[in-house]
Amino acid sequence: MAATSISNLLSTPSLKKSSFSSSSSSSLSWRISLPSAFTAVPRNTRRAESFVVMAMDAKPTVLVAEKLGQAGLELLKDFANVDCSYNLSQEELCTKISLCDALIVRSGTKVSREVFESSGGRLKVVGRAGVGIDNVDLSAATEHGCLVVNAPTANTVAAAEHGIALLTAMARNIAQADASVKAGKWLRNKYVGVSLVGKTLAVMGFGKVGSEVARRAKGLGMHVIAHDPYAPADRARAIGVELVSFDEALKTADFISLHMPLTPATSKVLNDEAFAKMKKGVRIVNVARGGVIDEEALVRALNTGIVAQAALDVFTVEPPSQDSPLVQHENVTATPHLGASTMEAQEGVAIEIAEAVVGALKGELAATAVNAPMVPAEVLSELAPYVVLAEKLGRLAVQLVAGGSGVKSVKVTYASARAPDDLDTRLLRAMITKGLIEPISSVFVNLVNADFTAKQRGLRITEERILLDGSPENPLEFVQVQIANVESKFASAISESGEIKVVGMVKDGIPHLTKVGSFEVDVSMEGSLILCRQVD
Ligand SMILES: NC(=O)C1=CN([C@@H]2O[C@H](COP(=O)(O)OP(=O)(O)OC[C@H]3O[C@@H](n4cnc5c(N)ncnc54)[C@H](O)[C@@H]3O)[C@@H](O)[C@H]2O)C=CC1
Ligand SMILES: O=C(O)C(=O)COP(=O)(O)O
Repeated sequence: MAATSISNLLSTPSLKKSSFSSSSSSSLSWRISLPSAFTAVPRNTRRAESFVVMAMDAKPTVLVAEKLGQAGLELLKDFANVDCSYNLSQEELCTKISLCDALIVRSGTKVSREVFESSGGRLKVVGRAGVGIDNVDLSAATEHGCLVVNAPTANTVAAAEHGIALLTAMARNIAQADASVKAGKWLRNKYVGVSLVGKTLAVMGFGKVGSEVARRAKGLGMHVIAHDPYAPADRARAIGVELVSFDEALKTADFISLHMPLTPATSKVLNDEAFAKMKKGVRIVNVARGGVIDEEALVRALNTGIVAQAALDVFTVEPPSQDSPLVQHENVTATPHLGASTMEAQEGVAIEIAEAVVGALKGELAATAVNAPMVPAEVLSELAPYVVLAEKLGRLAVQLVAGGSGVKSVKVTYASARAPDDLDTRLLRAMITKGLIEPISSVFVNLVNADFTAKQRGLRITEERILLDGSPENPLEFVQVQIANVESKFASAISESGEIKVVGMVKDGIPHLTKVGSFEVDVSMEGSLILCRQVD
């Protein structure tokens, strides 16, 4: 798991210690608070309460809301208080969540906006012990600065194997024949199946699961095509799979296997219009999400024989109602969302998610973050001192602002000898945003919600690069933060072009302030700082 510890990137209010302070100002001197990377004030009662909870009990609390493998639970218990409470109603979840720093779920728990709102800012991370994150309200998570991580790899093979199991079982009527034998019947003519060899399988969604299904289906002698607008052609070529358009896939397939995520774009992609384009007698497997199929349209297509059979592991509403015409259809084979349910996959998923959640609670950036930029560990560690500098420059700049015109437009300039695509500035921008917003508002800002919060406050942050000559040994030479159209409490901070301007650089791993307005300075940005103008 690639993760590096730069704790303030993901800090949320309940882990913060108090340190921000403002003091009276004059036009000549102004005391600036430059908190360390870990500090800021709990600013409202709710946050103050959660701060107290953390202070009394340093161990974070993780709520595990669905069954998780033992190895994952052990990992969590080494670091946190673990509350395993299954089958909670939404109301119970909302009540419990205000006492939890992390929540771990599978596909059976809806992590709605209400859950984030009920957490009172304490919830720092939601871990999805699996792939699909359609049961988590990602916008709400982001707005609340709550990191969402998933476990994207450990159940790939299990899901692919279940897809193949459904494909073969469907083609040979295994489930129906088994039920009839158990009912005392011996219907050898009724359950004549169809062969797979030489048939065309269309894999819809050629990601991790889709490509493993394709690989296995080729081993069964099938001709495999795939539709995925975002899949790299060389990956398909390497497996011997042809990438085709959506319509082409529908038109030519004898079997269709669904492996795309449920998103607004994939919701009900198999609808009446799509079924009308399919070969009569097509067979469909779905181990992705029920919502990618219009289930009423599928029943119609089964009744008219366009679709000969369907094998479904997932449903729009889970569990589906007992009298669902889809589940009860004689040509449908159904399993209760078992794609990821092998001993091996569940153990792997539990470890993968426990590591990601513990890492996030320690302030690390997990490689499996779903709603925050994923930055490689080596880049993170190289940028670490610049991340601290960025936040401090933002804090300094905004504390110099006076007057009623507000902070609306901020320009950040990065001077570097690195090629533009060799310097990831997302972390720096997020930390400058944190520095700019936290001292003047009651919201907390972290890497997850920085862009959202800036946008919501109407703060426009533009970035500019100055490409320097010379050896690109350090990622950055200097960073400049410029606030436009404002007056300053410290008149000397206004540059010749009329903006508040502060510049900083990293020297021997320590952030330094090197320019205020048009004045060159060289001050280590540690502890408190008093700016005063002096006639020498
Ligand atoms: N039944 C079960 O227990 C399990 C179900 N799943 C489901 O399977 C899905 C796929 O899982 P992975 O392969 O691990 O994810 P993945 O992210 O590796 O692959 C998804 C693929 O779908 C493609 N895609 C996105 N929009 C598409 C569209 N409109 N048309 C065609 N392709 C599109 C993406 O480009 C990507 O290549 C998950 O999102 C999850 O919902 C995954 C594991 C277990
Ligand atoms: O990983 C996924 O997307 C799955 O659908 C598996 O769901 P589950 O964790 O078994 O509820």
